[in-house]
Amino acid sequence: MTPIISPELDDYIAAHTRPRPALFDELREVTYASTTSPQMQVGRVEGTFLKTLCALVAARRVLEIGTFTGFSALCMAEALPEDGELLTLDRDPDATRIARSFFDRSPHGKKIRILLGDALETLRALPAGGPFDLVFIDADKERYVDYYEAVLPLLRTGGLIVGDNTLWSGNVLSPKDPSDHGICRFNDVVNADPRVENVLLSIRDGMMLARKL
Ligand SMILES: C[S@@+](CC[C@H](N)C(=O)[O-])C[C@H]1O[C@@H](n2cnc3c(N)ncnc32)[C@H](O)[C@@H]1O
Repeated sequence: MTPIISPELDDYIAAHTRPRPALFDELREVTYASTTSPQMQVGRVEGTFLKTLCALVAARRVLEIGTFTGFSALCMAEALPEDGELLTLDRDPDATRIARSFFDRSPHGKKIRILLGDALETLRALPAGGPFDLVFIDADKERYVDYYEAVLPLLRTGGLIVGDNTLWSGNVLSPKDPSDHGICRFNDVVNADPRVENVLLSIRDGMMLARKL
């Protein structure tokens, strides 16, 4: 991932963001030691921002598409009440095994349920429950619009959809491959959608926030 801002400013931002508990350093180390694309992990600044967003919308139910090794899920779970619930979807049994092992060591892990399988299929068969307060989309970029359309009806009014990697290392300016086009399509669809109010933020690799009206 090409940094959007200078490494020096990135360090400054990290130094002025509340540190994560030590368990997250370990999760980072394990992810870098045992997966082939560890940079997929959101990292501690974005993770802390996601936690803040969950707190701001007083989230009780959160849906995540793209668990990987669980960093973002565990950050968001911290903001949920004791009886809150976070459903997280992924098709990778190895990455989610790591995620589960860290959830089991956190006081917030019991709020998290991993649903293993193709995310669109899982979405179509989601167990009944109340509407979601926040949905974090962070899986295959080609299908962001499909995920968006599938989750918007499941979101409460005033709830947030957060799309990750929405600057896609700057590739949105000259899209070439299917992932580039998937992100561009997502940004265009959200930006033209009268059902939401949106803002595209240059945090890390870009975050699109869409609040349901
Ligand atoms: C960018 S990573 C998620 C990072 C995670 N949010 C974190 O902070 O650690 C994307 C994840 O989406 C999953 N994924 C990609 N396509 C998928 C699909 N069609 N169905 C389910 N999961 C998928 C991958 O297995 C991968 O673990």
